[in-house]
Amino acid sequence: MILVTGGAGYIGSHVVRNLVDKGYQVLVLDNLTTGHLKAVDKRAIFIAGDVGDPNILDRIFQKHPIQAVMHFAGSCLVGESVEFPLKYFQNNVAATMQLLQKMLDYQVHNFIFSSTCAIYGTPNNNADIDEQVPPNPINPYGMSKLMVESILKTVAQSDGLRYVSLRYFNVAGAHTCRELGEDHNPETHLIPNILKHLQGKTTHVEIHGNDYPTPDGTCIRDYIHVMDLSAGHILALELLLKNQEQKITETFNLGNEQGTSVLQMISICEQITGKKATVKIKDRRAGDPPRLIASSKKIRAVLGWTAKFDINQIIKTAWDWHQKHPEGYQ
Ligand SMILES: NC(=O)c1ccc[n+]([C@@H]2O[C@H](COP(=O)([O-])OP(=O)(O)OC[C@H]3O[C@@H](n4cnc5c(N)ncnc54)[C@H](O)[C@@H]3O)[C@@H](O)[C@H]2O)c1
Ligand SMILES: O=c1ccn([C@@H]2O[C@H](COP(=O)(O)OP(=O)(O)O[C@H]3O[C@H](CO)[C@@H](O)[C@H](O)[C@H]3O)[C@@H](O)[C@H]2O)c(=O)[nH]1
Repeated sequence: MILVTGGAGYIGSHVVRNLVDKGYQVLVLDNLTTGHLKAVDKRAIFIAGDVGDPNILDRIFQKHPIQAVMHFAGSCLVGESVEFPLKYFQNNVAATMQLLQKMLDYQVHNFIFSSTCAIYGTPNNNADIDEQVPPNPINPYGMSKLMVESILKTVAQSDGLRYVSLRYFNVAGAHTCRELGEDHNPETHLIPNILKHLQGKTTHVEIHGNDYPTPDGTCIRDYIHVMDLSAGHILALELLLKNQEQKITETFNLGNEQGTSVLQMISICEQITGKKATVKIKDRRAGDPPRLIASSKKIRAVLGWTAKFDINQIIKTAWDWHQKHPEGYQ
C-alpha cells in the first residue's frame, strides 16, 4: 500500500487516480486545508488529518502495510511564503520531519518528495537548469523545500531511508478523465487565473511585473502537464520498489524544457479559447525569479520519462476542466 500525503490536492489527486488505475492500493492522508474530498478517488482509503500529527501517523503505520510514502502535503505559494515564512518552515519542514521520524520508527524506507525548481532561485546564466546548478532559493517556500532535501540526504546516510526527490517546474493542465483539475481558493496560479477570466468570472488578468530582464519583460516559466508529472512519480516509485536491495538517493528535475512568458501564456489561452483577455500590469510579486526552464535530461536518461503533453494540450485540458466544472469541486 502507498501512503499519499496531500492526495486531496491538485497534483496528489491526479497521482492517486493514476496509482489506483495501475492497481496500487492507496491510502490518502490530507488535512483538507487546500484539498478537496471530492478529488480523492473512491477506491483509495481516505484519512483526514495532519502530516505533523504523530498519533495519526502511528495509527496509519500500525494498521496498514505501507511500502512507500509519496509526500505532496505542504504549503506551496511563493508569494504567501514571503508574507508568512514561518508557516512554510512549520508545514513544509517540521511536519515532514515528523513524517520521516515515524517512517523510520515503523521501518518504512521508501520516500518520494515533492520538491520544486524554486530551490534554484535566480541562476546566473540563461542556460536551462539541470540538477548540477547550485541551489540558491530567493523565497522561503524554496528554502523550505531545500531544507527538506538536505534533511533527506543526511538522514539517508545514517538510516535506511531511500528516496527520490522530484523538483517540479510549473505544474498545470487537468486529468484526461475530465473529472480532476486545479481548484484553489483563492487562486493565485497563472493559467487558472487567465482561464477563469476568459470564462467571464473576473474583470481582468493581472500581470505581476513587465520589467523583468526577459524578451517581453514578463516572467518565464516551464509548464509541465500534471499527467506527465504523475507518470514521473510512478516511474520513481517503481525505481524504489523494484530495486529494494539498492541504496537509492536520487534527485530529478521534472519540466517540459520549454519556456513561456506570462504574456505568451495569455496569448496562447486567447487562441485556444477564442476569447480576448483584458490585462492589467501590476507591480512585481515578491519572491518571483525572472526565468525558470528545466533540463529534464537526467530523468529521461535514468527513468525513461518523456513529456507527452505540450503547452497547447496543457491549456486545452485545463480549459476543458474549467468549462465542465465552473465551480470546481463544489
Ligand atoms: N503546483 C505546482 O506547480 C508545484 C510545483 C512544484 C512543487 N509543488 C509541490 O507539490 C505539492 C502539491 O502541490 P499542489 O499544487 O497539488 O498543492 P495543493 O495545495 O493543491 O495540494 C496540497 C495538499 O496538501 C494538503 N496539506 C497541506 N498541508 C498538510 C498537512 N500538514 N497535513 C496534511 N495535508 C496537508 C492540502 O489540503 C492539499 O490537499 C506541494 O508539496 C508543492 O510544494 C507544486
Ligand atoms: O495572476 C497571475 C498569476 C501569476 N502571475 C505570474 O505568473 C508566473 C507564474 O506564477 P504562478 O502560476 O503563481 O506559479 P509560480 O509562482 O511560478 O509557482 C508555482 O510553480 C513553482 C515552480 O516554479 C512551484 O514550486 C509552486 O508551488 C507553484 O505555485 C509568475 O511570474 C507570476 O508572478 C501573474 O502575472 N498573474
